[in-house]
Amino acid sequence: MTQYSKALARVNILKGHLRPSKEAKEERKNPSFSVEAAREAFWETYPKGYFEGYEALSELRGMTHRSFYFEDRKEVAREDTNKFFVSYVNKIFEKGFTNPEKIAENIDYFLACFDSINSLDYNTLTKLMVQYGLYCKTIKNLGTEKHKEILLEGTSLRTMGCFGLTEIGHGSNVRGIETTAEYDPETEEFIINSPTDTSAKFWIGNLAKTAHNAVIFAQLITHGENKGVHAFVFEVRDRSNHLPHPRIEIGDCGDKKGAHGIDNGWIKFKYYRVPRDSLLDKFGSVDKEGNYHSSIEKAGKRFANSIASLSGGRVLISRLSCEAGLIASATALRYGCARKQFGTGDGEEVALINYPSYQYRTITRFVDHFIDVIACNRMVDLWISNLPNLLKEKNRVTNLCHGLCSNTKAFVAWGVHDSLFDLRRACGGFGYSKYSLFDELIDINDLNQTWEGDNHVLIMQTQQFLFKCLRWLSKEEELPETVEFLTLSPPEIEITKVCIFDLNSLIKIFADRANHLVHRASHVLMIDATKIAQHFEDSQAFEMLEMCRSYHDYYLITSFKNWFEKIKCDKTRKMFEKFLLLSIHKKILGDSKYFSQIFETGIIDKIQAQVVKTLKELRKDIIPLTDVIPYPGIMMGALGHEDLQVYDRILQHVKATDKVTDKASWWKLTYANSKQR
Ligand SMILES: Cc1cc2nc3c(=O)[nH]c(=O)nc-3n(C[C@H](O)[C@H](O)[C@H](O)COP(=O)(O)OP(=O)(O)OC[C@H]3O[C@@H](n4cnc5c(N)ncnc54)[C@H](O)[C@@H]3O)c2cc1C
Repeated sequence: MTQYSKALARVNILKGHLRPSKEAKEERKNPSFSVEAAREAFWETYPKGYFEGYEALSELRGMTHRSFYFEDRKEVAREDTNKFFVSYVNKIFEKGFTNPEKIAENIDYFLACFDSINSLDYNTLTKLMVQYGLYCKTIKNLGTEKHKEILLEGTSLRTMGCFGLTEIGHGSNVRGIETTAEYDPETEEFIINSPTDTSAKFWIGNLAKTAHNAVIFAQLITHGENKGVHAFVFEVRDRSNHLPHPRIEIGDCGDKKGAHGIDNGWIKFKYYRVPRDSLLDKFGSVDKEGNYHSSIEKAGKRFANSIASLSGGRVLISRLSCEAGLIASATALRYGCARKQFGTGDGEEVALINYPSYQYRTITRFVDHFIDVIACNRMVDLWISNLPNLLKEKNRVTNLCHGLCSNTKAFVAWGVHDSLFDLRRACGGFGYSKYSLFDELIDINDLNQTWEGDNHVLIMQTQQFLFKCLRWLSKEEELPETVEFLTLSPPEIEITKVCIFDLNSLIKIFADRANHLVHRASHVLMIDATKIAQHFEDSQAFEMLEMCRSYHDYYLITSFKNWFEKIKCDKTRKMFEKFLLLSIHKKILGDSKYFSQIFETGIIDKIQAQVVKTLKELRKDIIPLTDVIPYPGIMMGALGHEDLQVYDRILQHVKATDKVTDKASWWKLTYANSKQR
């Protein structure tokens, strides 16, 4: 049996519907809101063409190969894991689940397709992300007419590519990379060279075993002058034997914590010559004689344009993180309704979800991740609508997208990271079982902290954006959306009267907080003009983090309010109003250092008591609320299926594992000591 047919056989087990448990039926009786209306409103936050793609790929979503993990992941060699995922990528296209050109051309379809592939597995998704989101996207954004053919080869998957920016010695500081591309007018070639060990490209996804071609970033040198970092595209392996070309060394990055299906590799060049046309020359070109031309004068600006297209990766990662948070929290809620511990003395044990501490750990996280998804989808809309103008001069929406998606990626990935560990624990020992899927969610979200930009480094971009907004404001220029709070007069910290149920006044308080913290952080920089650089760095230990978090909180809250206010069904709208109040109350409790300065005595205690009350109310609707999210049971692992048949599903998985009841081949070892005695 091949891995693939094994996987399909397993799917049938996973898909086999158990009847809903008694608890599942009971929990779904008489919800106080309309699941249908909520679902519809949820879907409306997705891009227009998304639903079509999602539907078209429904078969793919039902075909999880996660069984591959369940049975074999620990046992297979990394080489075989890589092989499996390459063949999996091929199968998706061979079987016509999707078509490469459509993925490349239609962004809504691209998102739907990638979400569906992610529901299969994130290794497969990452392989395709590298191909389309990094390799092809860079050629498309930075290349010109002469690169059309090589782009088409990539989008049709005839050529597998990779994206080489990071080096052993340089990750976050991408402008500091050492690889050089020196132009030789004699032969009209660039000579790509790795002058030091630290200049070897490292971590490059799809490179170690798969890629034929690479986009390589290097310092462009012509007539002895360094023109800054530029991107080049060329073949790195000989297609006749799949060996690296002479003067190129390629290797594997070695064992990793996870993500074994992605063949991360390193590459080193020894004066490797590529044609002049390898330069992706939209923003800077070199003529035959070696003269450099660019319409953008400043090297910094040129570079910013070159990597502007990378913000798409942050948008996608933010979405993947929120989705992981929502799946994990819904799983813990469903598990909490099925799992009973202790009792009230009458012989009946109590479902975990009825304990207030369990409610706080799980319901508040579900609410937060639900809000994350809605806010992320707003960001996706902004990003998509700005794509045609991405590189236009003085386009402030590009600045906004860059600042916003850097911030969102960082805070969502951090928040989900904390959530996943606690939600795993909320499912006790079963949360530790592979079949709960927590392991997989934790693994990918761990990577989300680092790739496409380390979170701490990303929020420095947001800091720059917010300060830029202050400069625009000081010149009385228009600000882009989401930072309107900066136009409020900067408030001094003073006692503020607040009704803890009044959404509008609570939102005003969050706007004031963001405004105050941005001004405070910028003020730190103004203390002494001669020490600006040092102040800038000093502010990053505390002020930056607090300021960026307050912007993120404000963005989440206002995005969610704008969303639910449009829901026509009263009961459903009220339900989501409750979500927002709970989330705001939790945020206040989480930053009591700031809020206790502005609230009258007793307010924080009042909020705490109200949170317990709101949780009790939401508890009544909790299973219908998990039904709003559009992920099929199959994506939710053994603990999160909608039928709440947790024990049966766990046992099904365990029993379906190969050799589960076989006697161990090494059983005699267990008797070694008994013989000696
Ligand atoms: C699995 C995987 C796949 C990857 N795939 C690719 C790929 O396909 N192509 C590619 O080009 N790259 C890839 N990368 C590289 C990835 O983009 C980098 O790891 C990432 O940008 C961070 O760089 P770094 O690892 O060098 O960390 P560093 O930049 O060394 O950062 C280390 C720590 O220092 C902190 N730090 C850095 N600068 C500052 C500062 N100024 N102030 C305060 N703190 C700071 C960071 O916050 C971080 O916590 C991949 C990485 C991984 C792990």
